[in-house]
Amino acid sequence: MEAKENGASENAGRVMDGPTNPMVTPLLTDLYQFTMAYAYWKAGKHNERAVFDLYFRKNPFGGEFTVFAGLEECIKFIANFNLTEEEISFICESLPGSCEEGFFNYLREVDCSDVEVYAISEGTVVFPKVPLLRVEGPIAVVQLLETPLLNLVNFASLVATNAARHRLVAGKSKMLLEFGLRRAQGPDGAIGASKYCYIGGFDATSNVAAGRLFRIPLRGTHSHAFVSSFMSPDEILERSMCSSDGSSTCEDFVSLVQSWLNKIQWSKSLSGIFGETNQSELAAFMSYALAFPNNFLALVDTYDVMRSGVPNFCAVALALSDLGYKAVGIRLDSGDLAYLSSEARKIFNAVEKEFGVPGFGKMSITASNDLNEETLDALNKQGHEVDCFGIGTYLVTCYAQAALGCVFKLVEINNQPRIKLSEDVSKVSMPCKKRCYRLYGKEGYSLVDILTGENEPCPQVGERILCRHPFNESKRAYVVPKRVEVLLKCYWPGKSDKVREELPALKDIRDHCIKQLEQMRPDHMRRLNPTPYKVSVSAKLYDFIHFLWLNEAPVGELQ
Ligand SMILES: Nc1ncnc2c1ncn2[C@@H]1O[C@H](COP(=O)(O)OP(=O)(O)OP(=O)(O)O)[C@@H](O)[C@H]1O
Ligand SMILES: O=P(O)(O)OC[C@H]1O[C@H](OP(=O)(O)OP(=O)(O)O)[C@H](O)[C@@H]1O
Ligand SMILES: O=C(O)c1cccnc1
Ligand SMILES: [Mg+2]
Repeated sequence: MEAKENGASENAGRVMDGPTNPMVTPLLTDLYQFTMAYAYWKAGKHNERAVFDLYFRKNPFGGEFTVFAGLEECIKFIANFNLTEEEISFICESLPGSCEEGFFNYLREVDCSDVEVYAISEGTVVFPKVPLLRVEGPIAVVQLLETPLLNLVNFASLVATNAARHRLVAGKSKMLLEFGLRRAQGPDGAIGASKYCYIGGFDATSNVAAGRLFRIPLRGTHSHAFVSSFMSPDEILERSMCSSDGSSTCEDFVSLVQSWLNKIQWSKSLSGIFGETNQSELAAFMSYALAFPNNFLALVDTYDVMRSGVPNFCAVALALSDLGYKAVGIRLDSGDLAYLSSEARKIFNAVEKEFGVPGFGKMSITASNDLNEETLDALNKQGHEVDCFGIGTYLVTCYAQAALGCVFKLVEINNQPRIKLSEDVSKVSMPCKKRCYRLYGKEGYSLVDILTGENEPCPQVGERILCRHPFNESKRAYVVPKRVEVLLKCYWPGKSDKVREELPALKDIRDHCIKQLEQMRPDHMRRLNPTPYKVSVSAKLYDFIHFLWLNEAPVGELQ
């Protein structure tokens, strides 16, 4: 059944949902796309078949890899691309009065039924110059798609890469929570960040809307306001708590907690760590435990982590344990997170030993507070006992780099290759409709990406392939691949008879991304001076690029 649904004809009549954000419409583009569309139409060129590549030139965050994200939203946009009457009248108002009515009639008919989109799977690790999307179709239509496609890919890939980088530093075993909603660049920045941080390897988000939209797991603790809103345990009126198996009821949970606090205070192994703890904090913890006996997690840094927060937490957790519940743990949101997490762990271990509560030492410790790659790295170097990191501002705003800088360049029109020259060699575009492959070596790692002309044969396993640096004549290498992966797949077949790739579920994109990151050679992924990954062209494409370059570049005259 599923295989059948992959067929292009079966897909043809099916309606695909639109993009997540209803603001993503054909008008979410730059004015010049419409003025160019008009000029193409006026010149009778609008239906000429054009091929554009969407790619970036440099990996972000000083790294040597990028996670490609945003494809699902691009395809949903393309699938639903057409202009409403109201949108057409707005374009009419916005273009010069001299524009002919025929153009607006043309816009009424415009959709993406004759557009083909080839793309790398979402969540794949990608590199500069390799087309992430290749969009083919009538030039006027594809031109209108440029800005929205760039908009949908740029931030998505940037923030997914940022998340992946945080995951790499934190390590596989840590829980990573995205807490950025309040600090993100507006609602779309926040929703996008939640979606793409999940793809990049975060485990959950605090963003409830993203949880509903994408089924991302939701997690959360409580804030300082909750702790400081309580004045004293006397405020707690409803004090009874049923045991976890329902067999008995503790009529006064508050007294039970107080008695545990006394025991901790006078225990030999913990003696002297604290005197009087803050009673309003204790009241807050008890209230939270009464509300969520199975999910008790306390923010312990409102007053004093070691003299108040941690002992108060232990007293409540021990009382819960008496009733058969297992507390979750603590959150630290200020101070030296390496030191405080290690000290808290010592107390948990001491409590486990002293009171014979199995598992108490393994209580979860969450840390938050302006965390980023650097602070995670510093914590690792110092040694810490944090199990879970809650990360907001630096993650979702991509504080370390504001944009990825993807571009959309014309590479062919009417089967004629086009090139964009630049003084800066890294900005010269790669002409032609291309095919892209990833070649894997005997160790299982990917060695190189190679771009070939559309009509060249696919590289074969075991074949010796010359891979050339696109612009540096002396840089080349032979590769005998153990595995060859086709990178560009058909995600929107247009009028071709190609089979359309299904859009995978978000969880599958995330799994794909995590697997990709694990399979990369470690020296490409390290934080300090990572090795650049090689992106090459075939010998034929190399010769053709350089022929075209010489052909298009005027020869200077020296006076
Ligand atoms: N052991 C550590 N090594 C390196 N950086 C750390 C460590 N512990 C915490 N940090 C980081 O140091 C910064 C401390 O922030 P800041 O100076 O604002 O103090 P604070 O702990 O928030 O204090 P307060 O809440 O009392 O203002 C945060 O960015 C935090 O992530
Ligand atoms: O630090 P971030 O990585 O951005 O993560 C989110 C922050 O949001 C919350 O703080 P809140 O807004 O309550 O204010 P605060 O900065 O005073 O803790 C939380 O306690 C984190 O500190
Ligand atoms: O649940 C939390 O602890 C949380 C959520 C958002 C921001 N800061 C903390
Ligand atoms: Mg903070």
